[in-house]
Amino acid sequence: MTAGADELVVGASVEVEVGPVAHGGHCVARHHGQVLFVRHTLPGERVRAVVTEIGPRGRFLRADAVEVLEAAPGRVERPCPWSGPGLCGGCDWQHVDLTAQRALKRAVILEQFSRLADLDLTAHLGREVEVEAVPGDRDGLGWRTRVEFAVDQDGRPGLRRHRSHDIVPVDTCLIADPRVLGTGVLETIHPGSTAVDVIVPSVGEPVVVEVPDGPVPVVRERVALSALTPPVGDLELEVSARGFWQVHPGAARTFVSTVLDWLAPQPGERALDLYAGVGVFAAALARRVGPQGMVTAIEGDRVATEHARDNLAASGWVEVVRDRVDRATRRLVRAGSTVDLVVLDPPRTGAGRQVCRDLAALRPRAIGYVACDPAALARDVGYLAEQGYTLTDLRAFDAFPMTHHMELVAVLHPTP
Ligand SMILES: C[S@@+](CC[C@H](N)C(=O)[O-])C[C@H]1O[C@@H](n2cnc3c(N)ncnc32)[C@H](O)[C@@H]1O
Repeated sequence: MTAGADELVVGASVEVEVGPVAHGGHCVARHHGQVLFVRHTLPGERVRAVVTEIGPRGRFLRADAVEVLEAAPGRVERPCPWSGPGLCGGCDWQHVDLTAQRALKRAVILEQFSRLADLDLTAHLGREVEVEAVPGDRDGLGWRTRVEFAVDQDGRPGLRRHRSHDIVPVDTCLIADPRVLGTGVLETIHPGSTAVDVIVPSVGEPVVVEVPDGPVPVVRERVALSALTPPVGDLELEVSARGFWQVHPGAARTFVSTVLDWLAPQPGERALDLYAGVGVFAAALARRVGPQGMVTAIEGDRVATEHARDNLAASGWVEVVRDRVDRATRRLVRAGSTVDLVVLDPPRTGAGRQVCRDLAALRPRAIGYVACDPAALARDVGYLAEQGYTLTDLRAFDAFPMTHHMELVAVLHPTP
């Protein structure tokens, strides 16, 4: 179907010049005043795009580039046969070389900070922000230590189409750690399973969990910090096989060591670890502040809290609180508490205005913020700026190569 000049409908095909990258794994194009978010393309390309979805109130359209008329530098052959228009939705940038992928992520970060924190990040930090490879990453493939395969009605394992519940049966996943496929998960699915999770922990053997009925074991993860931060040493933590853990094998130690470097916790200090999961930041902070200090880890999930309690049991100066962060921080402020340091690692939605206000009221000398969404981080940096805290450093990591996702670590200090 070829579209008329004005009304584009789902299935319409148009030729467009592709503009800048936008947050979410697509680029912006315009057609007779309408905004299209086009996947599978690059800024500067000319493509034929097919409309896949009309956004709310028709304010924008989503589209897939199905034919490249003029390619931009950085375009490569997709290494994965399951990636592309209408196929697996797991990766956004398989058609882009790694250096160009990181440049796209950098552009997204700069744009989000400009829009949501009113901050020219380059001018503010006095340097360019680069999106760094996570140490140990080789070619952006084979890094994913946790994969959830869906199972279709015929019992075939696969991955979801973009923005869809449809399942694309696959025979490989190139971003998965090769040990994921080594479990034989794509060949043997038990009848009745709706999904199957494969977890490759850093300690012990890979684990396969059939959803909904398979047992969910506990796995162990080692965070090798000794070479990076000698006073901390390696951490080893238990985590439910389906619980939260950073999926790139180099990620946890990179983020923990970055936070420790910036916060420089001192013996005797009091620290908060918010959205603590199974307590990886709390464990590192506990070793630095020592028994004269105090660490409070706050986590909402029951299972994660139980694991955090086990992981931190040997450090009597750590308290693990199961609660929502907004409620727990409100309580601390009402009690007139103060702390020396805060680490927060919220989910994609970020911390929000009230939590940021309460963090500032606790008067920490530094805040370490670990974020998986540059938009939420930028917004919260804006809220913290209103409360007298300034962004003093930021690093961005390509913890999810081939996808549009990334991880950022930021540090804020009281505004002088
Ligand atoms: C991105 S994970 C970080 C976990 C941990 N810091 C780590 O690095 O392994 C976010 C955690 O926040 C928890 N969480 C989400 N919303 C929460 C809330 N409102 N209050 C408390 N915990 C929350 C989730 O259960 C999850 O464990």
